[in-house]
Amino acid sequence: MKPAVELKQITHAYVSDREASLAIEDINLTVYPGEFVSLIGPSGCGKTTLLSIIAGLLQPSKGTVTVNGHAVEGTSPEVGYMLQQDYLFPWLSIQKNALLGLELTGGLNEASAVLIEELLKEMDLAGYGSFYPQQLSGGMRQRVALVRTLAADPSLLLLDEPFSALDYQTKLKLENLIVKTLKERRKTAVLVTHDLSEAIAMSDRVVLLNRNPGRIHYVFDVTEPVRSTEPFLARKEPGFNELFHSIWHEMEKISGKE
Ligand SMILES: Nc1ncnc2c1ncn2[C@@H]1O[C@H](COP(=O)(O)OP(=O)(O)OP(=O)(O)O)[C@@H](O)[C@H]1O
Repeated sequence: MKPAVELKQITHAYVSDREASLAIEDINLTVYPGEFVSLIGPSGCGKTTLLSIIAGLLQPSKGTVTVNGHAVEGTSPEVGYMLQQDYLFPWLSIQKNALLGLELTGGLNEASAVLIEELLKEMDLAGYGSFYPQQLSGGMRQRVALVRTLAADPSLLLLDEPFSALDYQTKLKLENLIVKTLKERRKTAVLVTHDLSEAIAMSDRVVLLNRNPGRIHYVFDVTEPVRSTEPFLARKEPGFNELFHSIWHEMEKISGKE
């Protein structure tokens, strides 16, 4: 199977006038089509740096990155990026905000309005197309951001802490909705999160990074039945707690080394 993402010996140093600081070093990771992989680790371990490299927003100092077998050379419509902030424009209606992704990737056509309507419905936002972002809650706005990302039909979604600005209940509901939607559409996803239970509940694999510089410490497989249970219910599985404690133990080791 052709990998959805392949990172080979990725090293990145941020260079300023005075110095170069090594953010990540020798990262090797393969993500397969349809997989959901989370990146976790202490602040500053390079999670966002890695995501920016996969997105083609940042060129690594060393190493190669491919998405669906093509070398990454800048941004591509194959890759969707969702962030903590929804970045909706307050002066545009929900429908126009949702169409923006298609407009920017040149995919706008006569079927686009219908597609947006369908996606809004799927995200429980039917009838909100003519509303404006300030009339919606944070969770609803984040769902609009997801509609905008999905409308361009990327095969890979990069999610950088997309739930961290939301209240706990909204976040749990959105986790379920995202996993269900991405599974149905057979999308591949890479999630950056600080929330270990979120990482386990949503993922097929959890990648723990250490820092100074960021390297892969360990890759944990999420085993059945946790893996195929919806995120909210997965937290009740005995295997969930076992994995939580194993990863927590490794996280303690990393912080003990600092
Ligand atoms: N534009 C930049 N210029 C210089 N250094 C940077 C830049 N962006 C990130 N860094 C440094 O690179 C390292 C990795 O940062 P990055 O933001 O990727 O980590 P992170 O794991 O996403 O952090 P957090 O969990 O706090 O969001 C950190 O030491 C950070 O200070």
